[in-house]
Amino acid sequence: MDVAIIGGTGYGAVELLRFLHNHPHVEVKKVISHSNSGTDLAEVYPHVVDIIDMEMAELDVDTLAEEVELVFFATPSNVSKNVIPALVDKGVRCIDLSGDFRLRDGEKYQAYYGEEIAPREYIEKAVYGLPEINKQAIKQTSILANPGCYPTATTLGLMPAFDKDLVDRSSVIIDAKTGVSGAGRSLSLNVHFSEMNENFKAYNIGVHKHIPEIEQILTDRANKDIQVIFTPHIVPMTRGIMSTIYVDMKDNYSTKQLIDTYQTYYQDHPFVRVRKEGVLPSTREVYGSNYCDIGLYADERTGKLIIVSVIDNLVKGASGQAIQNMNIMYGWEEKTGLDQLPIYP
Ligand SMILES: NC(=O)C1=CN([C@@H]2O[C@H](COP(=O)(O)OP(=O)(O)OC[C@H]3O[C@@H](n4cnc5c(N)ncnc54)[C@H](OP(=O)(O)O)[C@@H]3O)[C@@H](O)[C@H]2O)C=CC1
Ligand SMILES: CC(=O)N[C@@H](CCC(=O)OP(=O)(O)O)C(=O)O
Repeated sequence: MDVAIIGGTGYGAVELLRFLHNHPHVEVKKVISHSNSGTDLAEVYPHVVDIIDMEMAELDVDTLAEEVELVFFATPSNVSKNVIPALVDKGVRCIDLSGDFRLRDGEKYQAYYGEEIAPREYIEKAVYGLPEINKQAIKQTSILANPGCYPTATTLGLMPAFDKDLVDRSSVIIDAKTGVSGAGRSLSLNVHFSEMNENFKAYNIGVHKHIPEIEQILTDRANKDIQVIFTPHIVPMTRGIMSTIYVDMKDNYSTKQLIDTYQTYYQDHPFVRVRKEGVLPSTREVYGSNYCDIGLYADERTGKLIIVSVIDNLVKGASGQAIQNMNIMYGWEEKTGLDQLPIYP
């Protein structure tokens, strides 16, 4: 199947290329770049030289619709909402790594993304692509809203406890940390080496755009309005997210009981690994892979469940999950092209 990637010089795009290179059913026919059309991909990314020989192109919706069946958007927010409707009308399926089609509430989109939401009929067509909870709907969709990185790590960590009614759903506190590649490739003072090296900072408390996304997923699952406290931090590493979640348990469960429940819940989901008692995951253990690893500790003293959930932000948090979703959309085995060990050390 022929596919295209838009946002060619960004990290999401180049990570898509890395995985799609080994995908048996897909050929990347076109890479679109608004800043570098006409430039060879290998000039921007020398690590692909003599492997991917491709000149990046300008976006032309009509040509694209004739050339490919599926388009990945690895663009900043407020870009895909202006292009996806035209592609979908021409019969092209789209997977959007940005947040444009994730929220259903137009007011919240305006508040957190600073612009009007995509047209309602396209928002209604879109499916939120977290395969571990939404596989059936993903199969059919023409607009796949790939989840944000923090919402992926966080909701996978919380879902079994929520669905099995083991916790007080109004008591969720999320303390999350990300590596700097989460901010993308464009330059900013915030992620400048000397600002970030040997530093660790909290940011966007109360205003991060993943707050409404996490709350939307949890509200859907709980069938009642859920609010969370979410504090993101940036740490001096390239890849990785760790979401540490604190929530009140409804009863005095043991760590072992909770681990058993989580392992059963995720037994048919190849990319979620629940650790055994006493073993907590680290970001290095999922580096470069599509795994989400979860560790649990039931603090019987305070009645809190502490969940540690890690992913690679560029893989399960973005491009890997996008390919997992594509595999489901086309009826291919979920792990196709993604079945590799994390890079260690
Ligand atoms: N990095 C991460 O860990 C994650 C990223 N995401 C989301 O995925 C998307 C891509 O992220 P990422 O690759 O990291 O970001 P980058 O900033 O690295 O890349 C985005 C690319 O989009 C293109 N672009 C920039 N501005 C515009 C514009 N106005 N119109 C069209 N294209 C534009 C540029 O490529 P070019 O000039 O070549 O077109 C740019 O390199 C974002 O929405 C991001 O929030 C989601 C989860 C995790
Ligand atoms: C370090 C850093 O800035 N990380 C980004 C990661 C979020 C991201 O990529 O968000 P979307 O997938 O929702 O677009 C942030 O906190 O905004």
